[in-house]
Amino acid sequence: MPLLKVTDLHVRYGHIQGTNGVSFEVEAGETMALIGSNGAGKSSTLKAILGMVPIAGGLMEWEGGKINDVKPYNILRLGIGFSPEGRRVFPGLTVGENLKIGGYTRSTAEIQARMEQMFNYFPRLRERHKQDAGSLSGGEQQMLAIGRALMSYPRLFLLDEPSLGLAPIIVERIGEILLEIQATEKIAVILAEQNATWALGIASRAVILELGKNVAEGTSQELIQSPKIRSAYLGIE
Ligand SMILES: Nc1ncnc2c1ncn2[C@@H]1O[C@H](COP(=O)(O)OP(=O)(O)OP(=O)(O)O)[C@@H](O)[C@H]1O
Repeated sequence: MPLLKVTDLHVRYGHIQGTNGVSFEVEAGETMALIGSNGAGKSSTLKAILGMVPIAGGLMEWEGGKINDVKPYNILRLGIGFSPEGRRVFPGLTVGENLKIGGYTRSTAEIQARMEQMFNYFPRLRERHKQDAGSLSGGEQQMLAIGRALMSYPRLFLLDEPSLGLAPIIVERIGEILLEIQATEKIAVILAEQNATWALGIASRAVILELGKNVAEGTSQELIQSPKIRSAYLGIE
């Protein structure tokens, strides 16, 4: 049984369609990329899973049980963590305080242990743990947003557009850290990204969305080798 199964998901904002039939499954421990350009429906899909937008149709299942109507705070308790597009760290709080907030469902000892793990993944955050999050660079804020989401020990991590607006060298570094996290922890990840080349280098499988629905899916290897995908998404002829 997959950890998460999404079937024919429809999200509507009044007359505007956020998604128009998205379907996929995520197995425990696997990283899946959700690839699409601006407005393809990536964020709407993640927000629907999190219970942050009402859904107009479709089915979402967590370990076989329907979660369509589960509220966001209970989604977190199921073991789903989220790092939103645009990072959204708490700018007036320190790095350490931001991380602590991410672990609020956990005991003090668990928070301490997890923070130490986050500092091992992100040594820059250790150096800056007393610094206001608002004074961090964009890349450091992205690292903090990832660390904050992982503080709750999620089994599934939803990561929305981590590469957005960051210099290529920082994006590369974040990719290395994601691969390290993947190798260390048994955590499933949905990586929503416009940067298809980068996302396919991290995820083992991907679903490509256009106008709110699936247009292609496969292993990253298959997608990288497909001439259609190469010219449309990877800019390779
Ligand atoms: N709160 C909202 N109110 C109205 N329309 C919305 C809202 N949020 C998203 N939309 C619309 O839903 C569609 C899908 O948007 P969504 O943000 O899910 O796409 P995306 O793939 O995440 O794109 P991006 O990378 O630009 O965030 C778009 O047409 C968008 O304008």
